[in-house]
Amino acid sequence: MARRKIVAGNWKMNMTPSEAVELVNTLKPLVANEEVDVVFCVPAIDILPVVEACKGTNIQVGAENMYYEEKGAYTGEIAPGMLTDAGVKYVVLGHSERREYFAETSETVNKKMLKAFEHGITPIMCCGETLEQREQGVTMDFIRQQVKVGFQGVTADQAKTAVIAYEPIWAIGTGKTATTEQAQEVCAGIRACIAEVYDEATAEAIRIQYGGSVNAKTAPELFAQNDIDGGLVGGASLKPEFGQIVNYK
Ligand SMILES: O=C(CO)COP(=O)(O)O
Repeated sequence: MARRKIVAGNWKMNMTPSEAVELVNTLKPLVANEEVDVVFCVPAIDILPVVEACKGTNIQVGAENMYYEEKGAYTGEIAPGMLTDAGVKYVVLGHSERREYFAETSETVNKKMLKAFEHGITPIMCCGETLEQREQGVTMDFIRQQVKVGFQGVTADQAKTAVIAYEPIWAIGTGKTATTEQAQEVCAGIRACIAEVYDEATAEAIRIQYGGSVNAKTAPELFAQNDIDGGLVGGASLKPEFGQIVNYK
């Protein structure tokens, strides 16, 4: 069975709550495509107003991060139960910006993955190499490691529902999209890694997105690749252009 495409916006640290509602109202009619899963991953403070503004639409709301404990003395963190109670269905985990600026490791990402599944939140687990790693020819080794550690202890049934976002770090926010061939090659490699860790059925079911300077021009060709099941979109998710990306066909 063909995998359903999933196009998610990652707003990053943009949009105040009132701006967020305005943006949702602008994008709502533009992303009304029932054939694609549409997700807005938004800053924590925007979650409640965005969930409210998305009621009755095809848009699902995601968080950009989450902590792996249930509750307690973790000042500044957000618990999985808080997200589900607010109406969150997805969570971005292990984005390269969190790995780089907030010391996230594949081990902490793994703890968050397990917690997300426990709470019925679908993780969008990010992975991707630096330019240096690509030039050294270690891209796939590095990504396989990120995936293997990230999925430790995750069951095959859980993994089937997960989303992996392949985001080459050198393509994020740089306007430098990976070529379709580069993106397809790594996404296929990630699927092969899932088949090795689990089985063919899990590899066939799991959805793998490409992220990194996706725009209305590059989306159609990228999303048409065998192993690319949609995109994780940064900058362009804050603009009406996101509607064209969702309606890439
Ligand atoms: O990091 C990204 C999405 O998570 C990609 O961001 P850009 O689309 O702005 O390059």
